Amino acid sequence: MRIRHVALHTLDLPLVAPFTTSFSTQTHRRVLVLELHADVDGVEVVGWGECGALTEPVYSEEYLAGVIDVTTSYLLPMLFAAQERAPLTAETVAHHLERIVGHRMAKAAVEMAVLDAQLRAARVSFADHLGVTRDRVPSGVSVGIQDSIPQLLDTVQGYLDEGYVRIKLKIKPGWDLDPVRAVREAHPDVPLQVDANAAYTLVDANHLAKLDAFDLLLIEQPLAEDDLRQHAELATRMRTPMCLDESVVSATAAADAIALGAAQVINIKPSRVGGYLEARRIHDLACAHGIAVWCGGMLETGIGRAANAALAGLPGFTLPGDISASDRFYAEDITEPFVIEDGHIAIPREPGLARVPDPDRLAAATASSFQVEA
Ligand SMILES: CSCC[C@@H](NC(=O)CCC(=O)O)C(=O)O
Ligand SMILES: [Mg+2]
Repeated sequence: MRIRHVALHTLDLPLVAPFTTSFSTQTHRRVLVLELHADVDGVEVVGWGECGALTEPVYSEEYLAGVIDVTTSYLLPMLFAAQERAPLTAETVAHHLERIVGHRMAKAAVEMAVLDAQLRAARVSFADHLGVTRDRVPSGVSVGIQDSIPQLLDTVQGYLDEGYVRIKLKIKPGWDLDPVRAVREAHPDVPLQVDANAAYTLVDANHLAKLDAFDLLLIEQPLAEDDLRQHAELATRMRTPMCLDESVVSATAAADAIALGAAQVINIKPSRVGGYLEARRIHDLACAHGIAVWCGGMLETGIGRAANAALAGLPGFTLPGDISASDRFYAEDITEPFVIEDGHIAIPREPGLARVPDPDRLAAATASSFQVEA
């Protein structure tokens, strides 16, 4: 493949409702979308990538403006130079970029666009490329912190009415035992889990252990991203399986977490780990250790949602992921929307791994856009 040019579109998408976690309340999603124009064996093809980084560095250390800068200042120039030496493939992108430390979400978006272009040119779907045989995946939903427990119960009921098969509740100190108890009492049999986004410390261990009373599937990232040993200690203090999100930034980090007993379950987010190829490696590693994985979300548009649905079709993804319908967050997706049907999301089988954005919807959602020439 030879990249010709790459357009960087910053989209500003209003959320259908505020989304509150332990670290922020979002009413909009500003998201970077890459539109990569390449020549693959004489065929002009466009690949799409989406970056999971938030506007502010509050989920992880990456943030939108930083991603744009590192992508235009380093990542793309490095790939343009690499393709002068040998044809570029998705499988070599990480190697070409490894001199740049970190910046995994930025790297993931670039690799995603290259992989999408490569698969489109080969007329292969990402699901077929992965060897996924399932045609749909179960759809879980992430429920933000609400203003009151009655409002939480109404919100949860609404999602259950839409068919979601698993409920994930955001928690934080002061909003944990009571809301979880209320949802469990209202829905004794619903698959239920919580996500703290690193809001607690080991001092809270005895308090968090009270969550064991609610038969949760898992507790996600209760402690800080760097607290692998502390998560292992907390795991000995709770019956609820320990799940990591922010801590698992690579297959190496996943191996350390598993070896330390810090994770009995792993939330795989391709953006967080540097791309879909690394995500596949983490899936394979976890499977080899008997560790369940599920696919997390970063409020993706249909571009990334398509790729996540295909990834979640792999056999080790045995727990419902945060792969909700497009209208969970967006009144109108920039792509053909994903809809929940009988509690599931269909795995796309069109060529490529991204779902192509509608040009008019992309333009309407674009706050700023510029192009980088090879
Ligand atoms: C802005 S919060 C994004 C990170 C969060 N993501 C979700 O809760 C799922 C969001 C989604 O369904 O895309 C997580 O920590 O798992
Ligand atoms: Mg999480």
